[in-house]
Amino acid sequence: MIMEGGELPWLLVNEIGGIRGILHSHVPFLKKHFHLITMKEFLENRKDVGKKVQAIYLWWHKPVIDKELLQSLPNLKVIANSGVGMDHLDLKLVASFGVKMANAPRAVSSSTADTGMALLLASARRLVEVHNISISQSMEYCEADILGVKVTGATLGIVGMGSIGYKIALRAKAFEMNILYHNRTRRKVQEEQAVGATYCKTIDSLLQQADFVMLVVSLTPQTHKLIGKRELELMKPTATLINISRGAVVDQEALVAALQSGVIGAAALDVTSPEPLPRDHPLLKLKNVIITPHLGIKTDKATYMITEEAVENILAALNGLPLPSEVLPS
Ligand SMILES: O=C(O)C(=O)CO
Repeated sequence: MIMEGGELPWLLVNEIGGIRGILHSHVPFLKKHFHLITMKEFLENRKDVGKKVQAIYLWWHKPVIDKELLQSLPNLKVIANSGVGMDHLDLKLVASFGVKMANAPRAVSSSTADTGMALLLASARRLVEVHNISISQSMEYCEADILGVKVTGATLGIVGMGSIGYKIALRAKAFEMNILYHNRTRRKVQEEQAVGATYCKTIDSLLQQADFVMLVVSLTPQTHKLIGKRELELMKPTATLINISRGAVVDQEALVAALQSGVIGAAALDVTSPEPLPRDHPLLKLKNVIITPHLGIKTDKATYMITEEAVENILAALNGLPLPSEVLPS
């Protein structure tokens, strides 16, 4: 889209390259469609630049969108997010400025489902611990040090059966797992049958039966601390909790206590609160815990697809067309 005077629309991004900056490899593609402006450049000349910005590309929650920023961007039309979760945005505030919002569900689901399965397998087969044994000088271990949990035939409970949850079920089916799920709305029977998943009306019955519980819900006021002391106590003492959703879906203090006292067997966490955890956090000291730094979708292809999806949404908004993945405040 070319604006009046032959200028490309201005797109605000956090930074390029470094931590929380959009990847260098995406820049040529973005530059085909937009004039890119970084937060640093914007802050240096807020008054002149602010009027020109029509879109923001939020890369891993940055820049932070607050009232002050929105007030300095009078021509802002759209904010595109580089993921599916929108819990870092005040949707009502953004909408009150007449700004549209979009996320990137198509790009996200497969790679995030892969992350969930990678954590499940790594935790079950104690990959981090055995890697450390393998690289230690002595290579001495007893069988108990490397004995894992059998995944084939085990019961997986998926909490949140949106597109990521469903892709996890597809993968788990290939591992011959017994699949349970809990979701606000039940999936169609054909969809359940296609992956061999059984609906649990209550989360409690899922927690009681599962060997692996995978959290895939969005963070909302309803899912905040969805898993607390009571829920952990419902789980089997041998069960593993896998969280690829958001740290705040779990009561982290209750989780530490449950892992320390053997209320549950293990945890594999791609998300924590905060991220990263402070160096002295008890979760970092437990042998039965694996932590990854919000890997989520982070694969070469998926991150690029996210940028493509963001561009599609931004161009639609700037052309007054429906956004392919618009997110509305609830
Ligand atoms: O898409 C998201 O919001 C993610 O956090 C993926 O990890």
